[in-house]
Amino acid sequence: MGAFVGSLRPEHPRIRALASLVNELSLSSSVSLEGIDVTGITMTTSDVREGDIFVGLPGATVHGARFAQNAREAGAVALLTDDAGAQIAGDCGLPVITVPHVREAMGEISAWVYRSAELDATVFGVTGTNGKTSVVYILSAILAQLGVKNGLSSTAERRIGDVAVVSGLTTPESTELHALLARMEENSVRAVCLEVSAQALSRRRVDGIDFDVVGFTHLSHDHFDDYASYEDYFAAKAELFTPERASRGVVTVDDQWGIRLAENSRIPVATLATIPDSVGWEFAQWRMHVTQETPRSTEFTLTGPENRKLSTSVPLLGSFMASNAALAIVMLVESGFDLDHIAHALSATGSIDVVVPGRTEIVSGDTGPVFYLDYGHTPGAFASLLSAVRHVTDGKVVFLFGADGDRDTTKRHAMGQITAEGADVVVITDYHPRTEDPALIRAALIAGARDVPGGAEVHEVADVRAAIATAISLASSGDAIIYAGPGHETVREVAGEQIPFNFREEIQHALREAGYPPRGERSA
Ligand SMILES: CC(=O)N[C@H]1[C@@H](OP(=O)(O)OP(=O)(O)OC[C@H]2O[C@@H](n3ccc(=O)[nH]c3=O)[C@H](O)[C@@H]2O)O[C@H](CO)[C@@H](O)[C@@H]1O[C@H](C)C(=O)N[C@@H](C)C(=O)N[C@H](CCC(=O)O)C(=O)O
Ligand SMILES: Nc1ncnc2c1ncn2[C@@H]1O[C@H](COP(=O)(O)OP(=O)(O)OP(=O)(O)O)[C@@H](O)[C@H]1O
Repeated sequence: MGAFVGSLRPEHPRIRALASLVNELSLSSSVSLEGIDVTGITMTTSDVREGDIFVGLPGATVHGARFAQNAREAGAVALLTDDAGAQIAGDCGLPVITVPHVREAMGEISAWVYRSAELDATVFGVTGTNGKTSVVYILSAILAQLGVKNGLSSTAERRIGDVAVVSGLTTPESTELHALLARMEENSVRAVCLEVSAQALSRRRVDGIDFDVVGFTHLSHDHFDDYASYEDYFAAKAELFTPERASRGVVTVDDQWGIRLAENSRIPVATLATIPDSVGWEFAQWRMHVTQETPRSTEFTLTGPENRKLSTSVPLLGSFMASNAALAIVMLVESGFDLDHIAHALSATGSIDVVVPGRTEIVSGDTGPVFYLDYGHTPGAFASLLSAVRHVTDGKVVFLFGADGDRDTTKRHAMGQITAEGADVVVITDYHPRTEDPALIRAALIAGARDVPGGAEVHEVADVRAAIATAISLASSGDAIIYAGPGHETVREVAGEQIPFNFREEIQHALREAGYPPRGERSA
């Protein structure tokens, strides 16, 4: 079944008495709540269903309580808000439950509404600058190979079996997340794999969830629009590794941040090193060696305590994907799966059967340059991607990219610089300018690229379609093209508009036009 945009809620929501919520959580309400039944909770008017609590949240642009009346008309039975929200909502016709801080209360209340404490599945959470989506998909794939029914929530989609919805945020707001967990419980899911962003921790989106095992990939430059420093960004992620949120953790200790996290964690953690001779190599309990890299797969051996070993491969390019796979395997071991049992499950195909949409995905077919579509949008992701592609490419490497508007502007110079250092040809184009002037975004990237003496040849092509065609025209058989940024995306955000733009299909079209049938198609 194809994915649609929206949220996944329980199909048969269980009724709860609103008066019990107020009693059990010691909340205060404007009127008696006797006789009012609740079946859901949401913070967005477009998502309101009959029987919902509507959460009026003070947002960055507007106070949600302003929409209380619309929510009532759509079927909401109560308003949860703060004092300011109660004033704004005025005579909205809904009983009002007030709390001092809406975000601080919303997770626990959502968990109560959807009875999340009764969830009988193992809950995995993954954080880190890059690799979260990939680890979540790999976890989900291995669990399926182990015969364990599971569900996932990632930047790309929320999925339970064949049912999927396209994600808005990487980590949903708590109202949506607890509804998703309830739907998973309804579907007898035995394991849940959740991507947890730093913003989700800072904004209390995962409150009310007891993670069984959490994993950390690494930390590098991103989101400096949200966090004042690396310290703040690290602190936000480290919060996942506390007893209030999780029982056990697995930390990749390839960088100093991982080592710090492992050393200071207040929950038991297993450590994993995936880069030989890196800072954590000697210190780690688990080590991963890459044994072979090809454009389509990476083979590796994972060695754990008592010299226990597992060798397998992941059908994705790059040693960092093997690191992600190793993290997923150690997380499974920490949750109670035996390493030999995992090895046996993977031995049927000799590989982890995973497809991660738009992460080092090869779109090209058997002729012409190899065209990789990727979601990398940080200097760190660009560096690992370039190194991985260089490793398996005899010819030249063409790197096509743009940068987000209205997001961390401080990383643009480094993005340009790293591509000019690592690629032979760089094509800079537009991406999601949002409210920014796209020419200025390109200029910042170009400035970074031009700062590299003797660096790559740089082309500026504003129009995305033209830029894809230019990148293809600059490469031939034996060469590689990396398009970093869009990954699985199917829209562009330009000046407040969401413009449909299926990047994968655009690339396929351009390859066809150049006489290179894309993957899955044959030459005429
Ligand atoms: C900074 C931030 O977290 N913003 C989130 C926040 O938006 P906001 O505070 O601006 O909300 P607002 O527009 O003022 O509206 C306030 C309230 O009124 C409600 N409302 C508003 C209008 C209306 O007609 N009806 C209605 O109900 C809104 O649903 C909201 O509850 O609440 C919105 C609803 O949940 C989120 O979509 C929005 O995320 C924005 C899109 C965002 O970009 N967030 C980023 C920073 C983020 O969280 N990113 C991370 C990391 C990604 C990564 O891994 O790289 C993520 O987890 O996605
Ligand atoms: N372990 C890793 N180390 C460095 N780079 C990585 C790693 N894993 C993935 N990447 C790069 O980062 C990109 C994004 O990967 P992925 O979507 O798995 O990360 P993410 O943390 O989920 O990011 P987002 O939350 O923005 O989706 C990949 O396309 C790849 O270029």
